[in-house]
Amino acid sequence: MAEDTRTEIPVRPVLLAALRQDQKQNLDYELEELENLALANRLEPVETFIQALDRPNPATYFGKGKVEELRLAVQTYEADLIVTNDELSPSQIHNLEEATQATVVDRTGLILDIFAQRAQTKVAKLQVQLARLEYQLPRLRTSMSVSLDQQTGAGGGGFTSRGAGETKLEQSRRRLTSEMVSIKKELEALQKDASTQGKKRQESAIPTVALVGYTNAGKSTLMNQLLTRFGQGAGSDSSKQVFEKDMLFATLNTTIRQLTLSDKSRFLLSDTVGFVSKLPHHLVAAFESTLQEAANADLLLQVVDVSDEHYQSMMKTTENTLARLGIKDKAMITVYNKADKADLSFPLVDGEAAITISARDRQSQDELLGLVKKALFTDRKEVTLKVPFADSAVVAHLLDDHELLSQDFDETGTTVKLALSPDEINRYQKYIH
Ligand SMILES: Nc1nc2c(ncn2[C@@H]2O[C@H](COP(=O)(O)OP(=O)(O)OP(=O)(O)O)[C@@H](O)[C@H]2O)c(=O)[nH]1
Ligand SMILES: [Mg+2]
Repeated sequence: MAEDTRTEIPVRPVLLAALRQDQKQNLDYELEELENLALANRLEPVETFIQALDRPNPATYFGKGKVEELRLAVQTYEADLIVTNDELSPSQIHNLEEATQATVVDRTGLILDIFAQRAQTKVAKLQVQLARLEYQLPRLRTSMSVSLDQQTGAGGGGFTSRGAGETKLEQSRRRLTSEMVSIKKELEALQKDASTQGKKRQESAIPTVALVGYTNAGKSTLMNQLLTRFGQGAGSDSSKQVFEKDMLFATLNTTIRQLTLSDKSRFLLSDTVGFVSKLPHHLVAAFESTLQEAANADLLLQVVDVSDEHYQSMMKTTENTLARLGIKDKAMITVYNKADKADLSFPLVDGEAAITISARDRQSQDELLGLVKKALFTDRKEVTLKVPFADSAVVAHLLDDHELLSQDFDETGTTVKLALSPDEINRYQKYIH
């Protein structure tokens, strides 16, 4: 398989090609996304070809006329790469490559390449490699079939070590499969540690909030802003910040941090990989454990870049991706971000589950946190507890993460007013007045 040679070349002209199969399809959005994916791979789209066809041509995906146009454009632009909007079958890729004399890559291939470049942590690297191998496995035929035909034509290669009837293709398949098995093992071992941490967190009963949404929406920016103000060692330690940048898939690994608000209420906030439409299913599968943070969260914050004209399609993409991950019926606040860029007024709260903000605006952050608190701690009730001095440790413990609403003493003990959850009310029943 060709390694990442493509990514080392700074800018390379490419042709984009798409089929319009359905009038309802938002092809504009899909093509803008494809263009961004290409740019993120340092490819420069020079022309886009669209063909309206009810169903793809079984042999070459595009119809004859469009294939000819592509062939000519390959020569005109001296482009040797065609990026297709959808996944083609291995034989379609092969035939189209033959007809146009260019390499054909699809959207999935682009996404996998970007992920491969961005992966930093060991887990992310292994996850991406696994997804790439799974993607390559059924496509081996494309590059192998040529040499395979030549081989049989020449009466076989003559490798005596080769098993009876085992072709080069089968050997490659076997190599990929065994590599996949060993990556899976390594990942399982690494993730065992992570899941014990997850369990610990669940036991600690601190509610969790997960940032989700389309790539580049501003999830990491929001996380950093909140960390600076409410993270552990807030304002001092910039090394705890997560990576934010104006590019696709800046974040691949999941980061979880605890926030402690001024009223002492606490929750864990997680930032994770962003979504894109048609996120390759291999990638979703490979990142499933990373994305579990969202599945386990008590509350989702869907961050939306409201300054992008396609923001509604992006929201749909996020919803579809969550559904694919089996995440549904979860409490969610929609955070329309980048209002400054969109020239909308902010902060603007719309009910209990929607807010328009600008991530770096303090007032926006406060309003958003107000909604988060309402969603997380809505079932808390104000109660008065009378705790004898002998049990004063209980009060100290409660004051760790509860705001003291009022306090009084007499000769028998302390009387405190706090807002407690139904669970806590149960637990501390004997002190409740
Ligand atoms: N104008 C403006 N830009 C913002 C705002 N929030 C984030 N950005 C910018 O948007 C870009 C992407 O921000 P990130 O926080 O990295 O986005 P993300 O959602 O974490 O992206 P992925 O990790 O790729 O999923 C950065 O250049 C940010 O500076 C905002 O409220 N207003
Ligand atoms: Mg990010």
